[in-house]
Amino acid sequence: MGIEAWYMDSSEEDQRKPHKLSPPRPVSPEQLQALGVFHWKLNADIYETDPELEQIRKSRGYSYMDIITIHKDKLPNYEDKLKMFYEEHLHLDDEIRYILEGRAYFDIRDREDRWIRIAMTTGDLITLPAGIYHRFTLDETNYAKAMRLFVGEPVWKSYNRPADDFQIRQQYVASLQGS
Ligand SMILES: CSCCC(=O)/C(O)=C/O
Ligand SMILES: [Fe+2]
Repeated sequence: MGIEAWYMDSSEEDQRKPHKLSPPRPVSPEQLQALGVFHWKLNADIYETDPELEQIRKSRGYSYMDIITIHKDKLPNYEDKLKMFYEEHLHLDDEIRYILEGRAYFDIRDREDRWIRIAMTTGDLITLPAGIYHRFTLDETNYAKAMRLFVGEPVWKSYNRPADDFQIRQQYVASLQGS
């Protein structure tokens, strides 16, 4: 099953709203893949023993994992963190997230610098490539529990835009040529 994604409108309204264009402009899984974004749909009810998750982790070297609960009563410095997650940024490594409960949005930039919104619901595992500009927000339900995966020791540092001089950014942009 694919993941739902669409081009965003430019309204300044609440970030938690869907922000679909009218008429909507959906983005296909193939278009996401061309930007380096990959998705799996898993059974989050069995995440602790899921052989499919194990297989993905093994084959891709996702040795590290932890779980983050994004809710005002559970996450220390909730408001500050949400603000930080919604600042446009990049990382030096892939961002790999698996939604175990609840819902959220990842927004990514396409080649022409337009925002694409990716709707993450329970069971969605996504990888965003190192160097892609992106941001994250809860939706109007204000709750998500997510597994964070990483190759080796995690590095959480994010670099807010502009970060165009980073080698990883240049590598990412170069990887889009011809794809
Ligand atoms: C779903 S985990 C919180 C978001 C995050 O870590 C990040 O880097 C968003 O881009
Ligand atoms: Fe990020």
